[in-house]
Amino acid sequence: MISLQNVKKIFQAKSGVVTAVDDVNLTIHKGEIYGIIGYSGAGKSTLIRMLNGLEKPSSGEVSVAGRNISKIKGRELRKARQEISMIFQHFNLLWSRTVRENIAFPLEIAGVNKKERMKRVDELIELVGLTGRENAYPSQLSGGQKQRVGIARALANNPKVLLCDEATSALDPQTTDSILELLVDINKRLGLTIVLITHEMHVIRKICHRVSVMENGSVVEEGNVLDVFRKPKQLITQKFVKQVSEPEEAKDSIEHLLETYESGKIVQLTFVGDSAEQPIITHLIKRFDVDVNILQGKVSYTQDGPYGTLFIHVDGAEAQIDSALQYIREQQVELEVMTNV
Ligand SMILES: Nc1ncnc2c1ncn2[C@@H]1O[C@H](COP(=O)(O)OP(=O)(O)OP(=O)(O)O)[C@@H](O)[C@H]1O
Repeated sequence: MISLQNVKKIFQAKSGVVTAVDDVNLTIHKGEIYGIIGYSGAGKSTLIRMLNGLEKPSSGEVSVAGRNISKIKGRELRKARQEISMIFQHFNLLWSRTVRENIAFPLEIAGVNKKERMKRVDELIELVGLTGRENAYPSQLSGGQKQRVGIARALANNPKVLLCDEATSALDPQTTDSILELLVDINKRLGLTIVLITHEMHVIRKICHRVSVMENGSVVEEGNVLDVFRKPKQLITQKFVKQVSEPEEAKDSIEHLLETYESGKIVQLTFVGDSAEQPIITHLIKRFDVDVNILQGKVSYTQDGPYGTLFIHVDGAEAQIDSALQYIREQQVELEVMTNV
């Protein structure tokens, strides 16, 4: 559905030449929710803007839904943009128009007649859960409702691709989750391909099938979300994964626990997919002569299954502890011994 080949974007800034996107190669499949994560300045916005022709690559090719976006112009580009719509962090709504009028706007531009327009707007209002708010103005809506209008407007002309530019960054965590759920729902119902950029791993974890990590204009890591969570290779990816996998207070309390326990071992277990749902701790206690103390844990859910970390303290005779840890490793659970105490 989307392919980027050797895509580079160079800006001539006052301070000199900036390579915002540096030789990026990507393939995004039809019906996929694809995430691009990176810190501010990594090149995400520039990359996503090249997907709908708002920026032209300095070199390389961008192809979306069978069209070479980097080459087309004028009417052809405008037509392509109807198939590649976008939602934004600050919603970009028309403040003097009601919900209904905002959603109708792209249909007016596309020349859809009034009767069909009204019918389509009604469908969209229902799809995004705004029934009852049709005649409100954006200033009368909550952040989440404003983004729902943004989504309805973006879907008006039945696009093939929806681009999301930090679409939940201005929302509180609960509203973020409800918008992410709406995006998953739309992806499933309409088979829409969704590409999103974000600096929050929570967003990737919650809805994406695959992810690219960007740093200094380059894609430094790519893969299925669950695989990236299981074995993040780059330091930057490890930092992003920690945002969602480790309990926030983990570091402090592990230091405290290391002082508390005078024997045994503290280990961090990382469960991915099916292994997150097995009663490994129960098996451990039954099979080995060890005491197991659960210290902290957190399970998160991705589109491809659960992912979790658990800190435990295992105590007993050394040989028993070693056998128990060996058993855990054999269950396809990643294991890291925090220290020997
Ligand atoms: N029009 C422009 N002219 C000059 N430099 C630019 C332009 N647009 C982006 N850049 C530079 O390109 C680099 C990548 O910017 P970009 O906005 O794509 O990153 P980002 O990952 O989206 O970060 P943010 O989330 O802060 O927007 C930055 O160094 C930025 O200053």
